[in-house]
Amino acid sequence: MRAAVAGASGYAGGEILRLLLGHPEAEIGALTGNSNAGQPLGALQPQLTPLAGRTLQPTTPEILAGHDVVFLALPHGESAAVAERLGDAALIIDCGADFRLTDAGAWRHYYGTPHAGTWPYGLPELPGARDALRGSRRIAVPGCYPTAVTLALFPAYAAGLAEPEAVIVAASGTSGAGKALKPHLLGSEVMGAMSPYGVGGVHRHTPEMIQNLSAVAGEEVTVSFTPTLAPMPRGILATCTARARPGVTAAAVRESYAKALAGEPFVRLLPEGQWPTTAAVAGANTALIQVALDERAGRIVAIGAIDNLTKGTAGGAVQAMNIALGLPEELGLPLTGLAP
Ligand SMILES: NC(=O)C1=CN([C@@H]2O[C@H](COP(=O)(O)OP(=O)(O)OC[C@H]3O[C@@H](n4cnc5c(N)ncnc54)[C@H](OP(=O)(O)O)[C@@H]3O)[C@@H](O)[C@H]2O)C=CC1
Ligand SMILES: CC(=O)N[C@@H](CCC(=O)OP(=O)(O)O)C(=O)O
Repeated sequence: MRAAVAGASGYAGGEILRLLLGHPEAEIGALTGNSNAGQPLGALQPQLTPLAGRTLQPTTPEILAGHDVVFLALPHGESAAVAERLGDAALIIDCGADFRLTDAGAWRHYYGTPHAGTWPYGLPELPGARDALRGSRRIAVPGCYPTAVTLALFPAYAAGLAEPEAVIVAASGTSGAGKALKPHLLGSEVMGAMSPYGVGGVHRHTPEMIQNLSAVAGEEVTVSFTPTLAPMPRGILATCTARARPGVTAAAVRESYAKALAGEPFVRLLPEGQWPTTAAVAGANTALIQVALDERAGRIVAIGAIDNLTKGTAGGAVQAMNIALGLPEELGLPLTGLAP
């Protein structure tokens, strides 16, 4: 399986390559970028030592042609134009947002451009998702926050335990914002500080969470989402709450989570009393989940931890690729985190 990676100089592209280097069926083909085209990969992604001698090429359909799989790890709005010119021969896996949303109006509202379309959604743990991914030639990889939030909350909605309103506060490491230089990501701004951003329902991952949770609930779920930036390079910790339906017990909550997540290779419901941490999932394609019922407040509290670059992007992409190609779903994907 020969794979090309567009956006190989970026954070998501680098993580895809780290995982492909450990994937027994993968051969790494073209590596492309934009402003860094012509540079040696060793200068841009020094952690990828086996690829240090490779040169980054420009992102053109000609250079990306002739591969079995093409990963697009490009800024929003760039992948649709590239995908259009690649034809149907390759499996195209888009790590950007272009093909995630089904609602064209929601896309226009949050992204401000015409909607490019909708591809099968690469979150295999969602009910029905594996069937849609099997044999597919196109995959839309979920956003990092929606991955953490959906995995933490969907069992409550699948079991009909929660009212259709969710309140989420999530912390992300800075690599979630990409590698391009931005003043608010300078070390002196980030170190020693936690900061909220995208407050008040304006973050573009809100409609994606609504789409996922509403599909599972069978009714429209409203989402109040507040992201925060944490002084760490990787990781997302999502704290999600939803009002419990009348009569819901702690035992029923626990039982429904255990049932929904049973047999999932990458999602683990922790034993009672143990809470997810970002360190435990760093570099792993895993999500750690814990849930509790706050009986006085009448709310289900679910917490999910993922590595935004692994399960939240590149690992999720490779997991979905494995399913699409008929390979074992777990092939080449790390289950162990890098802690401490
Ligand atoms: N970072 C994360 O945690 C997650 C990222 N994603 C998605 O993955 C995609 C990549 O994100 P990330 O790696 O963080 O971003 P980066 O900014 O780190 O990397 C962007 C990459 O795209 C290339 N690029 C920039 N502009 C263009 C262009 N006009 N045409 C072709 N290539 C271009 C850059 O090349 P060069 O450096 O040569 O200019 C670079 O390789 C985004 O869509 C993002 O939303 C999804 C989930 C999580
Ligand atoms: C910390 C940080 O800035 N995170 C990014 C997460 C976006 C991401 O990576 O997901 P997409 O694929 O949808 O872009 C943000 O909030 O915009």
